Amino acid sequence: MTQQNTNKPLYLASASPRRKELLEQAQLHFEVVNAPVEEVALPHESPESYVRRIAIEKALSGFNKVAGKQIWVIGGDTAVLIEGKVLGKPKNQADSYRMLKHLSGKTHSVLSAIAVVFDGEVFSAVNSTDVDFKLLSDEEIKQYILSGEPEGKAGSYAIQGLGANFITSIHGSYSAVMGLPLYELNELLVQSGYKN
Ligand SMILES: Cc1cn([C@H]2C[C@H](O)[C@@H](COP(=O)(O)OP(=O)(O)OP(=O)(O)O)O2)c(=O)[nH]c1=O
Repeated sequence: MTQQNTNKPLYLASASPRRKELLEQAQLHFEVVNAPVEEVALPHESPESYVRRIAIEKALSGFNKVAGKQIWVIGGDTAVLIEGKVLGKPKNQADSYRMLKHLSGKTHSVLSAIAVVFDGEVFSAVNSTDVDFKLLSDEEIKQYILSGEPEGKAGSYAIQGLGANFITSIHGSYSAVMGLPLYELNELLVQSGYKN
């Protein structure tokens, strides 16, 4: 059986309440470190490479901020991919409207990257999960935006909230869509020596 090493120093480099909640679900003992990074894609960077790089940068930024020895730091990044276009967090309500209109009645992928840094060494993984959306009326989109939920969420929706009303099915990982792929995280914690 896999043993959890609760005495080892573990940090989550994230301001996302969803990532904190998911780590708590995994019964990990950790501290949060706030170490934001600039989230801008490089020219010709694939969506997968982009989310992986940002997750790694977040973990490294947290690692440098804590500046400790023998510590594990987790970073994550989540983006929505539809018809070759990457949707991040909305800038405003008009942006949310555009995103939800684009997702309506279609299948998109959620790319969720996870990185673990242990003493400067980087371990990373990317989960891709397909999400099917029902056709949304303008009224539904407007009401949803008024709920405030789209704010701060990649693609302007939350699977863990009212956004679940729009999802007919998912093919992959629920935790990854919500912001942190727990299966992959567990694997990386074993690979990096946090867990046996
Ligand atoms: C698709 C989807 C995304 N999200 C959220 C998870 C992430 O918080 C956010 C994507 O933005 P991210 O840039 O990945 O993360 P963040 O800025 O919120 O937090 P940090 O960089 O400090 O770790 O979207 C949901 O909560 N539910 C969903 O269904």
